[in-house]
Amino acid sequence: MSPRRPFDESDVRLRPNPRGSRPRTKQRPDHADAVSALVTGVDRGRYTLLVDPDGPDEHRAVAMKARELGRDRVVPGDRVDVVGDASGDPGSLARIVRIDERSTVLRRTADDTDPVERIIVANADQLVIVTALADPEPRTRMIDRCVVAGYDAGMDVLLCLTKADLADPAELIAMYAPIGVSVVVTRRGPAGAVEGLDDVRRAVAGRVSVLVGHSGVGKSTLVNALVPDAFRAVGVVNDVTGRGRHTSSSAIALRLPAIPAPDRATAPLASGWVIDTPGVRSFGLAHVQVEHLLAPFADLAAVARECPRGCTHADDAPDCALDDWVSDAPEAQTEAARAARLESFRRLLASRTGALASGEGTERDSR
Ligand SMILES: Nc1nc2c(ncn2[C@@H]2O[C@H](COP(=O)(O)OP(=O)(O)OP(=O)(O)O)[C@@H](O)[C@H]2O)c(=O)[nH]1
Ligand SMILES: [Zn+2]
Repeated sequence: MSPRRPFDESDVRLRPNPRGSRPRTKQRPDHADAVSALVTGVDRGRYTLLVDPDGPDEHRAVAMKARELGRDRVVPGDRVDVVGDASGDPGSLARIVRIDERSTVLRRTADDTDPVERIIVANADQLVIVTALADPEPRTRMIDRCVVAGYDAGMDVLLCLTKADLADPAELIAMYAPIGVSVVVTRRGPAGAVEGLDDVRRAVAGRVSVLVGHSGVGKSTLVNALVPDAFRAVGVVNDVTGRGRHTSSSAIALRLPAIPAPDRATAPLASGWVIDTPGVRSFGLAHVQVEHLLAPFADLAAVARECPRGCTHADDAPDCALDDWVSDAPEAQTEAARAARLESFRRLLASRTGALASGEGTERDSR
């Protein structure tokens, strides 16, 4: 039932675009001398790149967008082709001439200042929703909306519950585990260190994970623990505190350290990436298609094939086959389980609507 599957090297690049449209690679002048790179950050029209990622010539460089890309956005996680001076030497500036086709895109919500749902991260395969169990209180409506955004984008969803030293995670685990969301829990231990990190490390190993979470939930604490020295490595350190923290409001991709193989004799396991999204608190759901939401619920998706054409599968949908599936259950116990499952799905379905009225749809985004 869970959309999770094992990761392999080709996964991120070769997975078909779940949105089934918008191939991003357009016919462009042939740049035979182009090199490939991964976009790790964007700041005021300057793109930080990892050229030849995982290859023999891997190094950092800075680039601008070539004029020929026009208004196409380039975002962290994008695989791009660059020409010009991609040496990364001080003062060098390469040019991004092509954006590879994206396996997934995550969009932030539209808001009053910008009515467009802009892409903020590309090619991530897992959305990590960081939520504190207390201080601040968890908001399940917000979590639901993030789950919807992740599923719609074709990503697996991991819920990371922090501050379990302050409140019991049982209720939230019970709420999200049945809808295919993996859950990990962290807490502050008696000595002050964060506990539970090994579970988080395993859950993000070898994958490209986008981290989202409201201010104060402990996301920075988590990122700093997962990627020691991450912010120093990308050159963003708070001058005053010296702590790793970046103030830019756009997303930034950080490479995870490789984790040793369980037997410690073979090569370390694939490291993976986490993409932090400071200031992004809500996602554009206006474009979400019901089929994308239904897909992670394989049992429901099979039943829904019997629905009338154009069925919304919502509470008030006439003749929705999902309602029959519940009432036709052979036993009371099965009926209760099916009802709970349908209710979870409909809860997600409903969370798409009323987004802007809820007041949750504000966040900042730098171009
Ligand atoms: N009790 C408890 N406190 C924690 C835990 N994790 C983080 N904190 C504290 O929660 C506060 C917020 O943590 P941050 O990591 O700064 O949170 P953030 O989500 O990055 O929020 P911003 O820094 O505002 O973006 C800090 O005071 C942390 O020390 C935890 O597991 N338990
Ligand atoms: Zn239906």
